Amino acid sequence: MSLSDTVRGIVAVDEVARAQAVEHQLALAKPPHALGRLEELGVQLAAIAGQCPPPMPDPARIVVVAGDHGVVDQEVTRWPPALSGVLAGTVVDGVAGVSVLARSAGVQVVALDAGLAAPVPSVPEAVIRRGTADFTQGPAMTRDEATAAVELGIAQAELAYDEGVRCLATGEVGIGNTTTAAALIAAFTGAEAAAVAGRGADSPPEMVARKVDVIARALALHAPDPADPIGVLAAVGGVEQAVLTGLVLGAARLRLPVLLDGVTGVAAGLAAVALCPAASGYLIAAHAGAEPGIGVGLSALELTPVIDLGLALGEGTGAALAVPILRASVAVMTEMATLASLLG
Ligand SMILES: Cc1cc2ncn([C@H]3O[C@H](COP(=O)(O)O)[C@@H](O)[C@H]3O)c2cc1C
Ligand SMILES: O=C(O)c1cccnc1
Repeated sequence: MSLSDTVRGIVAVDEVARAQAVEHQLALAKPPHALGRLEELGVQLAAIAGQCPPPMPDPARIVVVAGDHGVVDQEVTRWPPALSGVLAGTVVDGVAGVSVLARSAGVQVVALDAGLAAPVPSVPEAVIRRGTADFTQGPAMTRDEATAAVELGIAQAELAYDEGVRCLATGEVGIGNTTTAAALIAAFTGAEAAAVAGRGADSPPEMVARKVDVIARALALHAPDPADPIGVLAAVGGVEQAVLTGLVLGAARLRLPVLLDGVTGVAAGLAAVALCPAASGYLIAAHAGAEPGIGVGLSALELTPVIDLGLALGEGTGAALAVPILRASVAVMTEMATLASLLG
C-alpha cells in the first residue's frame, strides 16, 4: 500500500477497549495499580487491538534493516563502514546479539539490506540506494528515495501481518547510524545537537564532540522542516530510519503494536508520528538505553520505556527483551482471578 493510503488507513487506538481494560485491571485480585507499568501495557495493548483482554502479541518479529551512511566521511564512528554488511550477515546467521536475545525470547528476526554500500550474498535485499550521501555536503537521499524507503517498510509490515505476525519491532545495523538517528531526533524535536549526540558504538569524547558539530552543521545547512517529514528523512536521515518509519506506519494501519528499539527506532517513531499523529497510540518504547537521543525522542513522543538495562547495542536487542514483558501483561489480563470471584 502507498504511503498516502497507509496514512489515510490509520485509525486512532480504541478508547472504548482502553476504558474496559482500565476497569478490568481494577477488578483483578490485587490492590489497584499494584502491577504498575504491566497494567498500563496491558491497557495499551487492549486499546491497540480494540479488544479486552487483548490477544497475545505473538508471533512477534524484529525487522533488522541494514544501511550505510555517507556521513561516516566526517569521522563520526570508530568502526569501518564495511562492518555494516558483516553485521547484517551475522543477523542472518543467527549469531548477532539480537539473534541470541530474540531466540531466548521466542521472537522472530528478519534482516533486510535496504541500503548497504555493497551487497552481502546471504542478506535478502530490497535496495533503495547503496549508501546515503554525506549530509554535511547535501541531502542524504532524494525525496523519492525517502518515500520509496518508507513504502518498503510498509510492505514489510504487510508481509509480516500476512505471515501471521501480531507484534512488530524495529531493528537496524549500519555503521554511523547513531549520527543520522540523532540528527533526525534533533530535527523532529527541535533539540540541540549537543542534547542528542551520544557515544554510539563506543565513540571517544572527541568523536562525540565531532558528532555534535556534524549534526549542528547539517541542521544549519538543510533547515529541515518537521512539518515535512519526508523532507527531513531525505535531508538528514538514513535508509534504515526511513524504512522503519514505514514499518511503524504499516503496523499502525494493521492495528499491531510496534516496539521502537534504540535511537534509530525512536527516530523512526518520531517520523511516523509526524506523518500521521494517529499512529502514536500503537508505539511502545522498548528500552531506555544509553544514547541521549532516546530520552529526548521518547519525551517528545510521551512514551515510557518498558525496560532500562543500559543497553547500547541497537540491532533490536531491547525489543527482543521487552516482548516477554508484553506477553506477561496480557497473561495477567487473561488469566488472573477477579476480586469479586474471590470474595463471592
Ligand atoms: C561489533 C558491533 C556490533 C554492532 N551491532 C550493532 N551495532 C550498532 O552500532 C552501529 C552504530 O554505531 P555508530 O554510529 O557509533 O557507528 C550500528 O551498526 C548499530 O547497529 C554494532 C556496532 C559494532 C561495532
Ligand atoms: O541505542 C542504540 O540504538 C545504539 C547504541 C549504540 C550503537 N547503536 C545503536
